[in-house]
Amino acid sequence: MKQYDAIIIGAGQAGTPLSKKLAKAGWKTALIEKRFIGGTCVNDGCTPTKTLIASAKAAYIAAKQADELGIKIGSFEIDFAKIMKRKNEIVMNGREGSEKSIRETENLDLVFGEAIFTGDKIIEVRTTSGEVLELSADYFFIDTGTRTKIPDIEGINKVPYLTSTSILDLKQLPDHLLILGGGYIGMEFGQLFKRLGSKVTIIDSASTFLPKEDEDICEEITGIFREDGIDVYQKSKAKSLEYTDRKIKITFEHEGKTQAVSGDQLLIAAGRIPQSDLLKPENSGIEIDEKGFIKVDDKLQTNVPGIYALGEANGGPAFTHIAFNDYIIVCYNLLNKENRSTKDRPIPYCMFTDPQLARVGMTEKQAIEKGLNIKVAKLPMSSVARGVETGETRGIMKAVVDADTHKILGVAILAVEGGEVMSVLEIAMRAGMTYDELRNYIFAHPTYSESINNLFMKLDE
Ligand SMILES: Cc1cc2nc3c(=O)[nH]c(=O)nc-3n(C[C@H](O)[C@H](O)[C@H](O)COP(=O)(O)OP(=O)(O)OC[C@H]3O[C@@H](n4cnc5c(N)ncnc54)[C@H](O)[C@@H]3O)c2cc1C
Ligand SMILES: NC(=O)c1ccc[n+]([C@@H]2O[C@H](COP(=O)([O-])OP(=O)(O)OC[C@H]3O[C@@H](n4cnc5c(N)ncnc54)[C@H](O)[C@@H]3O)[C@@H](O)[C@H]2O)c1
Repeated sequence: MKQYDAIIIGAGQAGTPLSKKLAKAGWKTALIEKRFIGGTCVNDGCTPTKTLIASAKAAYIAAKQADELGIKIGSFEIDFAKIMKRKNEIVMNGREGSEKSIRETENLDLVFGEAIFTGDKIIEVRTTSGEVLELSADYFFIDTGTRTKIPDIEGINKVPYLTSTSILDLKQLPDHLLILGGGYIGMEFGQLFKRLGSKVTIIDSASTFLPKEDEDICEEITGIFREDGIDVYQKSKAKSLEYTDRKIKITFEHEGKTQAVSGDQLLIAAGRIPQSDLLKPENSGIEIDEKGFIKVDDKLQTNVPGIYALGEANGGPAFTHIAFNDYIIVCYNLLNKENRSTKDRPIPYCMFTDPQLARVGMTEKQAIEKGLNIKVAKLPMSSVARGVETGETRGIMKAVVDADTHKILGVAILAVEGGEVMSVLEIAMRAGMTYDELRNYIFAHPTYSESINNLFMKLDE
């Protein structure tokens, strides 16, 4: 059995930087990865989807926006093979660059294979070259992420469905893409395939898209999807799936009636589940919760001293920047003896539809549930100078403020560069700025961020 100071399982957004930092600090470290360096974000998540979304935006400009701006584009073609090739090259650059820097790090062994806990702080790794290794370490860091949840629907095993991973390998555009699940994955893929020319139908069991968000924001974004010609069925429970003549038929209950819709491709986007069933952490005494996520404290340590779980494996918010922040917490606590924790950290996020939906802090409904004395500012994008000038008038900016302290409690920015505006407000919130200060703050004109002035002026009306 080979002994290490630290073993990291999963080369995702937390595991990769942590492995390099520990090794550089002199720890004898092993990084175990069963698939690709970079994990979901680089290979099957953020990088490929945001790359495809950029191509879809170019198609949207050619089909619609250019004309509105007085530019006639007679006809244009979607070169799907070229779009996918560009995406593949960007993914490969990210993956290979990361792998190169791991291989160049002293004290760091990279092992490609699947790790399974077999005893107390012991793993077995079945390597991709067919070896079986037994490894042990004083410290373990689990960064094994999640995979697509396949819902239990009659007939699901008889239809050739796609996941957010396999859809990235399509060779041709679907004629009609059915999407089961209208969360982040369903909405981002739905809009991008619609813009590239597919007919798109999204079926979701919840009463609205993104039910955790405020109702006005959900209504606004549902309206934008419908305006773009995407068929949206909410409150729709899928009952069965069938596959005949290369068509997938999904039968569902909608408003008390049984309905059916058929398409040539089906994307399952109904959430993600942890991988602990494969990792078997219980063999090392590590506790998991009822959904299979690894239980951790606010320093990300499991019930077993010296074993930590980072990123999506611990059931925290499923975002790359959170996995990366998990790495920062663990790394700085272990190497610099700091006292960082997950308590009170901001959880910003941005869904990359067009317009983007960017959020940080409390929603209006959360603030009301907490019994806070609040004021709400709303500014439609049609009143934002930059939006009007660029033709990007869809969406709304919204802020929830404390009526007593005037501090900002949360924001929802549904706007073309919503993520950037939200990040400005996130820093202002962290700095404890009041809305009065932001209403009168000097921003360059005419930027989207400048409209933060106008957003908070709404509270004076
Ligand atoms: C389609 C899609 C789009 C997304 N877009 C965004 C976005 O725009 N912004 C954002 O913030 N987030 C986005 N996310 C979420 C983001 O990708 C994840 O939150 C992030 O990658 C989680 O990182 P992680 O380190 O927890 O796990 P991962 O990145 O999933 O890494 C886990 C790694 O562990 C490996 N592994 C698992 N089990 C074992 C084992 N037993 N042995 C060895 N290796 C193992 C896996 O192969 C994988 O490489 C998206 C996700 C998807 C699916
Ligand atoms: N831009 C981003 O940051 C980004 C992008 C993509 C994914 N992600 C991350 O990945 C995670 C997973 O995304 P996701 O979209 O798979 O999950 P999700 O949990 O966000 O959405 C799943 C959706 O599927 C619906 N659903 C569940 N079961 C269903 C069923 N049987 N029939 C019909 N609808 C059903 C739910 O009501 C929900 O709306 C997200 O939580 C997010 O954190 C982030």
